[in-house]
Formats: sequence, structure tokens, C-alpha cells
Amino acid sequence: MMSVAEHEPVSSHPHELARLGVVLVAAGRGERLGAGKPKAFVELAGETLIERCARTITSLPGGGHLVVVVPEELAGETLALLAQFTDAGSLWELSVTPGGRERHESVRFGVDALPEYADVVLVHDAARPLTPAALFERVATEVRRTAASVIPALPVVDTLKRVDANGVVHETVDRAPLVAVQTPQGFPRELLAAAHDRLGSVSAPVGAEQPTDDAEVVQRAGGTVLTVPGEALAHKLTTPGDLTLLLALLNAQGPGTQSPGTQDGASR
Ligand SMILES: Nc1ccn([C@@H]2O[C@H](COP(=O)(O)OP(=O)(O)OP(=O)(O)O)[C@@H](O)[C@H]2O)c(=O)n1
Ligand SMILES: C[C@](O)(CO)[C@H](O)COP(=O)(O)O
Repeated sequence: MMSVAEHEPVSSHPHELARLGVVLVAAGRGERLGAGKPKAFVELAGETLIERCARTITSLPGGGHLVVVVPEELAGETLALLAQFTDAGSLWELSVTPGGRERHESVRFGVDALPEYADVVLVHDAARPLTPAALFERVATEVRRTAASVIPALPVVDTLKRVDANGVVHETVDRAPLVAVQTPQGFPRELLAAAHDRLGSVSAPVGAEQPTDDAEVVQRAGGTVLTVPGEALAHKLTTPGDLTLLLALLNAQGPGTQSPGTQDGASR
């Protein structure tokens, strides 16, 4: 069970000047992966996706607050996983909070759990466990420079077709103006919170889908979203085939990227 205490930081050594808040969303069920447990708790080469993301985030210079948003029943397990990142010298505070039914609800709960000093917020999917620190820094730097919302994006490399419900091809879609977007997505905190407030208070147009990312939440509120180059390593674990790809990416990075005690990159 969640308790009030679990909303409290499990370490408390924020740098005076650190104002970065990171919301690590890890409360999804991972239905497309079908691993029999929530995706963020699946291990890649012996380490959960949450641990891999937390290691990268708590390595970022300057420090700040990382809140990990998880299914309520896994809050205790998450706190135990995070204990290894709470050494006395760390500039990072860590906390755990329960998620919602939809991704955007989990993000909202995470933003609400951040301390007031966090004026720039990065929202990251636990499902992107190999995302390099450089991408977090690139996005955060651009948010601070522009005071705008910033997301990482990669060009689309495949030919795109529009098909109907039967899989019959109707046309080729021009890919030139299209990009595939990743996380971390970065925002001035007030702008993100206001956009999520608006999402919760304004009825969605008939037939409108739930927003799948925070850039969409900001855009629905009339905000502008900028892009920076993404990273192949920020690949998302969605289906079983992505596990093979992520392990290959991990192994290509070489020794030192496996968790202690693993040598072959095998997942459990
Ligand atoms: N209610 C939700 C739904 C998703 N997420 C998080 O949002 C990220 C991206 O979502 P996705 O890849 O779609 O994850 P799942 O919802 O777990 O996957 P699926 O749709 O296959 O069930 C993941 O880190 C997931 O844990 C979340 O925190 N809360
Ligand atoms: C936020 C996201 O990872 C950006 O690519 C993505 O939208 C997550 O949701 P999805 O349902 O897996 O597309």
C-alpha cells in the first residue's frame, strides 16, 4: 500500500541551484510486451528498466528531484530498487508516487509530486531504458534557453503508406514533414502543469484520442513545441522484438553498461 511517507523524498540532498524535476513514468501495464508484469519492472541484462533510467538520471550534473510513477501496489518494491541511488553525496532527491489509468494521468500525478523548486520538468518513459544522459542534457538545455517545450525527434526512415482496416494500401504518405518523437520531453513546469489542468477540465472533442505524449497535451492547450535531435539509443520497449533490439544496442555499447554480475546481456 502507498503511504504518505512514500511521497516523501528517500534522500534529501538537493543542490541549492538544482531546479530540474524529472518525472519517470513507469505505471503502464505493458500489455503489448506481455511479460506477465508491468513493463518497467522487466529486466534488461539483469537490471529493471526503472533502475537503468534512474542510474542515468541521477548521473546528471546539477541534481534535482526524480519522481518515479508506478502502479500503487509496486511502490514499496520501487523504493527498494531506488535505494542504491540515494548515497549521501547525491545531488538528487528521489521519490515514488502512484500512477493513473492513462499515461497523461501518471504524468500529472508525477508533476504534482515534484517540489516547488523544480521549474523545468523532463518527462521520461521508463520504457526507454538506454536513453543516454546527453539527451536529457540536450532537452533540458534547450528548455532553459528557449523557455519553450522541447521534444527529441528522429527523421522517419521507412516509406509510409496509408492503409484501410483490411490492410489494403491506399496511398504513400509524404514523410518529409514527419518525425518519430521520443522522451525525455522537457517543459517549463508552469506551462506543463497548466496544459494538464486544461486537459482535465475541457471536454475532449468527440472522437478525440487520449494524448499519447505531453507535447500533445501542451499543443491542445495552444502551446508551441520545439524539437531537438533524438537518439537511436532512446528506443522504446513496446513489443518482444524490442527486447532483442535493446539487448543488441546494450551489447554494442560494450563492458560497463551491463549491470554488476551479468556478462551476456541475457534478460530474465
Ligand atoms: N497509465 C500509464 C500508462 C503508461 N505509463 C508509462 O508511459 C510509458 C510509455 O507507455 P507505453 O510504452 O505505452 O507503456 P504501457 O502502457 O505499459 O504499454 P502497453 O500500451 O503495451 O500496455 C511507459 O514507461 C509506461 O510505464 C504510465 O506511467 N501510466
Ligand atoms: C511518449 C511516447 O513515448 C513518445 O513516443 C509515446 O507516445 C508513448 O506512447 P505509445 O502509446 O507507446 O505510443
